[in-house]
Amino acid sequence: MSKKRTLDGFFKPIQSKQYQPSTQTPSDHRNYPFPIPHLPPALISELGFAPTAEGKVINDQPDLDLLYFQPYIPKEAQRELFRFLRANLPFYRVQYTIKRAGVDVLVNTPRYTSVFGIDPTSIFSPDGELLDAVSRVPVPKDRYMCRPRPLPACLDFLRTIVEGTTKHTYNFCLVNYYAGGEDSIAFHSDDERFLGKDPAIASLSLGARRDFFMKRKAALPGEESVEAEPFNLPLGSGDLILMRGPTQAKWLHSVPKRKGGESEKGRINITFRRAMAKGGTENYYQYNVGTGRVYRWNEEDQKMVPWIADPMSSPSSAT
Ligand SMILES: O=C(O)CCC(=O)C(=O)O
Ligand SMILES: [Fe+2]
Repeated sequence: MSKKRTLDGFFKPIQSKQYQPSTQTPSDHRNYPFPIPHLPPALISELGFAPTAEGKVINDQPDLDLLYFQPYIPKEAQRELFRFLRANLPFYRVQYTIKRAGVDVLVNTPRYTSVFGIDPTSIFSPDGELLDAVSRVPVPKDRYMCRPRPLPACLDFLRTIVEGTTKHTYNFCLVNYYAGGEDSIAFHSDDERFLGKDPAIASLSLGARRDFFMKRKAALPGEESVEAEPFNLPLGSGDLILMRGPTQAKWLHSVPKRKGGESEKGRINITFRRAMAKGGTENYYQYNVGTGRVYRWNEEDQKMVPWIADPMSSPSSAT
């Protein structure tokens, strides 16, 4: 039998030569606006009990394959984890332009977003420098237009437990914060080419319960239309849903706007994904970090406020 080297194996980084977020000191990196602390030890031990229950397979409709943990995060940890992540992660309110009928239209992303991770063509060195995954030399300045950054320890820990449960591996962590019922995500599928065929996407919800609608994509011209019922999974704090198999290719999902009620308490959604190519890095940073200002949760005002760098603290030399 010939020893076939898969593309994945080729890019597989050598564990010991890579950036490992410290669990002792706050995670820091030149592309973080501020250091991000690690989860408190008590919370880490509570999270050790995840998943709280067995996942329920939802595959009773054509090309739908979900694994639903309701909840995944133990009750005692849900609130603290939500508050910790809301308080300690940098968020963005991304604007971008799209062409509609030949005209540039400005789009305001209707929620706070953030992203961490890198595609497998590059790795972070132990001190946070971006290296080519194969040659191990620093990547040319023009490889990325964006400024990639590694997962901080708090998100890397969640990635590890979610990987253990879902049996898939992830190299990106996207974070959404829905501050209230006006914040939303429109119907879409996460089916970009850089994710490869039938990507597995693990989605963890914390905070306010929000409706998560799913509906089958319309048949393409020439394609036979398939009967499928749209449905709603009202995702509560601590719930984990794994979308896998043909789900992204054939179904759309959304979190619609809502009036008042629980939505106003805020909701965090974290998705873990595996991008296979450089285009994934570019796309994720463009749409989840962008070029605008940074926001950080203000406990006193109970809202996200533009973050202003402390002029007394020199630019972080640690990575
Ligand atoms: O907030 C959610 O539950 C869904 C988020 C989502 O679909 C996405 O980030 O692609
Ligand atoms: Fe999505």
